[in-house]
Amino acid sequence: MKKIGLTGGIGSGKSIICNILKIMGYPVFNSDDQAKLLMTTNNAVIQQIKNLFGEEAYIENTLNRPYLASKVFYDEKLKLALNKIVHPAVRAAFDEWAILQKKPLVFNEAAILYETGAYKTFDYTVLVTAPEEIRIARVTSRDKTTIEEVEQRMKNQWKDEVKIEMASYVINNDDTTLVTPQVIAMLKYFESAI
Ligand SMILES: CC(C)(COP(=O)(O)OP(=O)(O)OC[C@H]1O[C@@H](n2cnc3c(N)ncnc32)[C@H](O)[C@@H]1O)[C@@H](O)C(=O)NCCC(=O)NCCS
Ligand SMILES: Nc1ncnc2c1ncn2[C@@H]1O[C@H](COP(=O)(O)OP(=O)(O)OP(=O)(O)O)[C@@H](O)[C@H]1O
Repeated sequence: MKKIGLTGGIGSGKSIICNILKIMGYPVFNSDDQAKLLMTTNNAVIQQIKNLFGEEAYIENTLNRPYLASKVFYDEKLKLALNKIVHPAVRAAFDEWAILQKKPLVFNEAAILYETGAYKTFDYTVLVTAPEEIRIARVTSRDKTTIEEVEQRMKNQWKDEVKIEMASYVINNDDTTLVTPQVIAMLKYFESAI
């Protein structure tokens, strides 16, 4: 089995590509969803987050996401400390999940992969790209968020130019090229490499 990390900056279209993969029958693990789950269900993770951010990190057992966002995306040290709590637990969950999969290719969707060094633990990586102005427009129309908030998150992620050099395969989701044929070509590429 080959493990493929699928990443891309905020609003690049990772979820859309992963939905296509799922419809085609490929197993996809969503690291972001798993992080959200662990941050409200795993007692060791919850305690470490409270130690780092104080009791305000949770409101009635629900993660205080705006509070955490207002801290981690403006403070590199806090972001790294949060990543250090959450990412190993997410990775352990992925490894347990991957063991149960029967297909030769499995995907792990993650917003950050190169930035954390986690890309080294995958057989291949796929990068979804789109120009920053398109990504900002997508996210501000999808979420209740401001241009400044999206830009702040982008500052916490590497630029596409850097990540392209590190990717095994790049999918361009800039609204001018159809993505499904690119997904099919990507699968062919990896399947022929097995
Ligand atoms: C700080 C938190 C609570 C803010 O929650 P919020 O609901 O506002 O944002 P959400 O989780 O939906 O993330 C939106 C986007 O922000 C970006 N982002 C999230 N976490 C990170 C991070 N650690 N580093 C860089 N960018 C990030 C991604 O592009 C992501 O798609 C949340 O992002 C979080 O828990 N982050 C740490 C866990 C993590 O690293 N998740 C992403 C990959 S596993
Ligand atoms: N090619 C496209 N054409 C039009 N809309 C698109 C396209 N790709 C993505 N979108 C829209 O842009 C938004 C962002 O896409 P998506 O949620 O897949 O990105 P993501 O990389 O998973 O983002 P995030 O990191 O914020 O979770 C969504 O509302 C999606 O429907």
